[in-house]
Amino acid sequence: MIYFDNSATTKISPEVLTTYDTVSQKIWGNPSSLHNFGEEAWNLLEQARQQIAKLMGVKPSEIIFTSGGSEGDNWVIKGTALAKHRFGKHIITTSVEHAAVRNAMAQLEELGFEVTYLPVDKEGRINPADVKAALRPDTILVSIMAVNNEIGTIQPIKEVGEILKDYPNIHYMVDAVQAIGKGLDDLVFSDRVDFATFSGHKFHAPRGTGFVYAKSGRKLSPLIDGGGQERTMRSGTENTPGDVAMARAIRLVKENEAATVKNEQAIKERIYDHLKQFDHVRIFSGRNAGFAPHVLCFAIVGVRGETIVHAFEEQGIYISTTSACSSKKHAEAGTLAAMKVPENEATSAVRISLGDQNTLADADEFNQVFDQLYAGFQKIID
Ligand SMILES: Cc1ncc(COP(=O)(O)O)c(C=O)c1O
Repeated sequence: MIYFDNSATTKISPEVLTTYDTVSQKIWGNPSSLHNFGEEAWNLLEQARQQIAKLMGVKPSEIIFTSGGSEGDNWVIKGTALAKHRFGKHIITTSVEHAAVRNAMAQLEELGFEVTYLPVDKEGRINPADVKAALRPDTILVSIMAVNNEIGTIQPIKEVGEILKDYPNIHYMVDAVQAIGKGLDDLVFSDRVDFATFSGHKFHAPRGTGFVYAKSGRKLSPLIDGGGQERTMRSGTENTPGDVAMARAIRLVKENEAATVKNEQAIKERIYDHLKQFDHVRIFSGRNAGFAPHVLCFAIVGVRGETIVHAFEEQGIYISTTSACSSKKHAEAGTLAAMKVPENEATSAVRISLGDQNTLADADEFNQVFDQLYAGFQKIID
């Protein structure tokens, strides 16, 4: 089996599972309880927070644990709206965000907020000048993803940050869910970024874990009120085993980051160079440094994306249509539509997303299977 769907989710790593298991069995007290058993859990949770903060180069108090990327995105967007609506109701985002951002914005629009959706170019990238042009006295938030989950485009996070330095009151959020472990921390934690969102299951941590980087001094309203956990920012009994296991997963990711990026880039290039030889193939991801190393989106024009996914599945290779979230709903590919890719190409699009367990041998096997399938598809296309 070759698993090329790592942007959808990753397998929990054995070491991380051991940590989860050990903490669940041995240190299962409630971190808020006053007794020793609770204190032990509290200390472990704070140690996990410190480890993550150290690896990310930020302060422990700036790490807030959540249940994943969707929660983080919703919290920062709606938490900003709640905290700052008296100052303005205008938000700027891109036309290629994940549904967690897109749908949170849509909800705010129903409540009277105005959202500017920035256009993208042929590579799915916004122009920072468009951010500047869209800024208004009532703008409270600019939200831009670091790495696009459908085609892997890296957005100009730093350039937008430079523009926002002249607008210190505006919150700047980066959805960094697809950026972790891809050599992009310099971008995600560049100095003007106020908030960044992360999801544990994208980097071999347990499902239902994640965190938000929230810069000191920036105000967000909580969305989940209750017992005041996470310094009142996110109530609910803490997921101690999950969060401690996630800290371990980040340590592992960081230890191997440079090698992983190199390996994923090499696999991507091997497949890219193979695919580009075929007449009916259209590749949407770039091979250059403007794209993350792990995502490769392409179409066999004339064959539906679902058909391609199932044909590879029959050969033991797992890929996806452009995003796991939209694939079941048959939604048209948001990013490709924003790039003005013709509909017949967009409906043929599929995504390969690599992880640290993939090898060049996987790429060779994929290319071989591709040749067989393409020969079969040619009958449908011609
Ligand atoms: C860019 C991006 N943001 C947010 C999410 C949502 O993350 P989660 O699955 O942890 O809710 C995803 C998931 O694919 C994503 O790719």
